[in-house]
Amino acid sequence: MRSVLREAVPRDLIEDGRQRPADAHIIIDSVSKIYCSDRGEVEALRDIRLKIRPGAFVSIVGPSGCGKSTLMRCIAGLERPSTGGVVIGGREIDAPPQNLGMVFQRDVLLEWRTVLDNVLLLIELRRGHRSEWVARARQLLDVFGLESFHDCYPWELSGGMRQRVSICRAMLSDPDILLMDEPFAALDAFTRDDLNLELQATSQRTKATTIFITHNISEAIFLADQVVVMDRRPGRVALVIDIHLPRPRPLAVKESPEFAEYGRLIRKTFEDLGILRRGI
Ligand SMILES: Nc1ncnc2c1ncn2[C@@H]1O[C@H](COP(=O)(O)OP(=O)(O)OP(=O)(O)O)[C@@H](O)[C@H]1O
Repeated sequence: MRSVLREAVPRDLIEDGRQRPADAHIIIDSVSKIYCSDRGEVEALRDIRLKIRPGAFVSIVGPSGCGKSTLMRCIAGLERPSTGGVVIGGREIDAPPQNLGMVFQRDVLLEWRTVLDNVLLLIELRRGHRSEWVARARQLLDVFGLESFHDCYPWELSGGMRQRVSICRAMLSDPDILLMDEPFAALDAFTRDDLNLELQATSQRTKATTIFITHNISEAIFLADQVVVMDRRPGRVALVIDIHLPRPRPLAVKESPEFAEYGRLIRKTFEDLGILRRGI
């Protein structure tokens, strides 16, 4: 297995000089998770070890039920590992850290609040001063193409627009760490491509350390500095692969031989694990 720390600093960090603080450095230290329920024990994760450097964009791909969301919840401090631990910025996580934003597969917007008020929700929950955040919230919505929708309600938006609002909400306080659990799974291919481009651009600007879960191998490669391939339950890391495609990446990069080679390697790993059927 190759280390996710192999490259010292990604290219784009060098170029514009901005770097996330060591607070965004994530160590997943031998994390295992066993759920106990009335129906018995479920071993969801076994001995996961990963080191994710500040500013990295890491995609996690794996079959349904291999523990991706469980791992995400452990990193977010929403779930305690059965053994091992998650260390962020040198501190073991036992509750959600302040400097973290999350985006889920379902957008969890509040239907009775406007788009702008949804983006400002967490600031209000943290008893921050709303007025200090309104300008930034509006600016973020504009960046994500929602300039005409600040005062609309979620039910007036398409699925892609709703997910853009969720991303703006997670990014409002400029988190050091962004966790995204299959955020685009429910979207059509065109909207997904659009959001992949927007996410790439934003992530290059903010340099948040990002962990992105997806079932989609092509999306995983397109977005990531590293792709983590997981084996089925109990979830284990089967492969970590560094993606050396230059940024910014246009959608056409998916047609390049290098991109195809990364795809082949990941698919072969899944075939060797018996998760994907071998092509004929
Ligand atoms: N709270 C829970 N109690 C008991 N078992 C659970 C709980 N949460 C998850 N599991 C089990 O742990 C395993 C991993 O679930 P998890 O949701 O983390 O997988 P996943 O890879 O995210 O799946 P998917 O891709 O389908 O969303 C599954 O077998 C699931 O049934």
